[in-house]
Amino acid sequence: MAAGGSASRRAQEARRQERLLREQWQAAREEARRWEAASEGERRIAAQLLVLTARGWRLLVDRKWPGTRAANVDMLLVGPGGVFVIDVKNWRTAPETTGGKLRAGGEQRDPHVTKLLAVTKAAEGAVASLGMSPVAVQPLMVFAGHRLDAEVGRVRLLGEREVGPTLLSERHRLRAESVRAIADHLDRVFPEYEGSSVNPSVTPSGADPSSLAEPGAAGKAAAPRSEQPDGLFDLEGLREAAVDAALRAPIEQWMSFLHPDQVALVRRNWTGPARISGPAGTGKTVVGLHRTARLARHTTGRVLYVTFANNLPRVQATFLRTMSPSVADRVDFRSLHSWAKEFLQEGGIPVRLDRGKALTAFNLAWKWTGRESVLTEIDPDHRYWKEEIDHVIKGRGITSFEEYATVPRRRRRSSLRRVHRQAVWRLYEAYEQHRTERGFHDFNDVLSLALAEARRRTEEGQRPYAAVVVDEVQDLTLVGVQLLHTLVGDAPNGLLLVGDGQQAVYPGGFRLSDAGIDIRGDRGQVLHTNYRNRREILEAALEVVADDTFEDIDGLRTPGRRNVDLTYHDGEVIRVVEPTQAAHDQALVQALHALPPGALPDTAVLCPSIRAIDHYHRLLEREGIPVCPLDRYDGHPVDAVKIGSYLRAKGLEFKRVFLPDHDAAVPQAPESVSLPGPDANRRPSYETAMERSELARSQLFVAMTRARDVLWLGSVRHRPGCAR
Ligand SMILES: Nc1ncnc2c1ncn2[C@@H]1O[C@H](COP(=O)(O)OP(=O)(O)OP(=O)(O)O)[C@@H](O)[C@H]1O
Repeated sequence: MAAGGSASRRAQEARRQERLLREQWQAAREEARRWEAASEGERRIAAQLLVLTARGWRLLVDRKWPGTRAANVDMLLVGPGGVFVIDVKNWRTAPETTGGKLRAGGEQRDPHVTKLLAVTKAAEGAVASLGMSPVAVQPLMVFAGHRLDAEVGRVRLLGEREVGPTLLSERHRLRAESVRAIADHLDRVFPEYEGSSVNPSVTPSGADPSSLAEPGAAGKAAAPRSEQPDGLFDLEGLREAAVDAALRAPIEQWMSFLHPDQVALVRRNWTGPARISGPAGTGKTVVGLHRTARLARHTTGRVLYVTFANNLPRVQATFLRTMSPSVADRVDFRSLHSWAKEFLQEGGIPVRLDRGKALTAFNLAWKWTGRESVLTEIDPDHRYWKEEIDHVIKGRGITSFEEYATVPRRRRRSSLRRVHRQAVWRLYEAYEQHRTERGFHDFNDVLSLALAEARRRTEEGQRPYAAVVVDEVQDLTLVGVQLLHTLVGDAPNGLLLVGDGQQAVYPGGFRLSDAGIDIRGDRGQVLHTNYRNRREILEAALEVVADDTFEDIDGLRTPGRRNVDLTYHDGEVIRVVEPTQAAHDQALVQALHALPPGALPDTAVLCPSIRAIDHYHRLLEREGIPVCPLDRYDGHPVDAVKIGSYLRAKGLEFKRVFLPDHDAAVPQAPESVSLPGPDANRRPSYETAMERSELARSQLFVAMTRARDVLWLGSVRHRPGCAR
């Protein structure tokens, strides 16, 4: 979130920070003066890092590099901004970076980079063995006596003036407990360097036996090349960074700790397409994001991170930027359709996407060929048949009746005889005729066009991405998955599919084998430990889908009540049943008003329909409760209750979730399914009614499992049907 606050608050904070910094800086300079072996430039660097230690950072100095006989690590710095492996350089000549290489005085200095990367790898290993994601570890080279801010590969190069302000303004990734745990662990893994002649707790490396230091600088006695007046050296830069950090609203905390099994998945080399599945809250997305960061860091190409929903990529992009800012610009976070549209436009292929016209075309086709057809025996609701066209016919890229006549209609419960399929086909043809006459596209057309274009470009040898990560893959259509697969083919570490069939919230489906994707051996991984939901909340959610066996994209059927290992207990499920809508809404408002201060950013009100969202949005605004629609949420904290649909909440999580009137959209028995408008007196078949209520239960399950600590379930008693 952007720094905010009034000008006077800013000025006041600036003055406070300045006072504090003066004191911290004086103390740090005193301490750094005692580092006799260091040059003046190195002392100034040390003083800046010591200022950081007064602000929650831990500095480990002159450490032994484990696994080597005598090599050392200059500094390890652990703080809210992450873990930094620091190599301090005291070079006479200014460092330069050209063509991704480090040079100084006309000479190649790449061995220094290689050494720092190697020691960083050791630090990553140590951090990973603790169960934390290695992406939080960053190599940093700091140059005494020089000004600079550059990068060579993943190594950041900073001058002595730049290091303090840069680290101080790093976004916060680690909580205080994490900083402590990591620093303690690194302290053990990288023991004090015995050969050091200096006080290892405060002194930068003065004697590096495996030194790659510039000849002539080894004695550390070189005169400082940029004499600075003692005292308030670069206090200005530090002050600005400190003020900004103090005013910045707390960012959404993102998980840096991973279980060692998850770390293994982040780092694993897969020889072809891979898949990570597992029940809700088991860390699939976290692993997917950490792996994305790692892939971006270790490949030269771009990485595409795709989901079906529009808002999720925005949120995930923010998380990745927080977690691993240096690679963020190498990853494209996109919803599948917006990416496909851009991809076509880049290739000069015109796209005339028009949702409104598509709806009109379908309604006309239904009027001409559907409404009086045999289809109404199965389901009189035209939406069921629109889904059939969208998810089964066009979603699978079917273009001939022969193909449709025999295709397995995955996750559709109604069994269609040939005569029904013929009727569906007539409906499809009428729709397509109208669409092509009017010259517009629907969402499925965009994906089919993009698939054809991707195949064409692949044949020409064009590969725009080194890797593609797909989150919530169960929501995609077959054509969507084929498109993403085409982009990277079966390349090693190319395609990663992340998802959970139990959370499928759209009709229809596909199997990986239909898409020609072969996931074998260790390339199919299942996570089992839920790290999000408190036990009581997960129990309540599983109760809703307990009887709904589901088929995942690998074709396996799984019972609704799955075995999940739980990490948290003591959650709260609050059930509120009121006799009238007004009393129910009043109870919701009271509960929201009763939240403790600061609770709004972690609270969501989720609804099954647009109409319900509008209703509760207005209600909350009337009651003076700040509201942020999920459509606009981008992963930065906002001091408002989030509001949105069950579908928009996919992949997200909140400490408290309120589901007003939660059972109204979930008919208990198929007989109680009622259709809207003129079809109100006509009943769908048992199978399609079952399918509908199953889908509604899946959606409710997704909404319930967004809650970490508190789940509020509101009901109005007079309504027909209720959730389990
Ligand atoms: N090893 C871990 N230790 C502690 N918390 C973890 C761990 N792994 C994941 N988490 C946390 O668990 C929560 C759920 O993770 P995530 O959103 O990645 O799960 P998911 O499987 O993608 O969920 P869903 O399918 O329901 O969207 C997040 O808050 C995440 O930070």
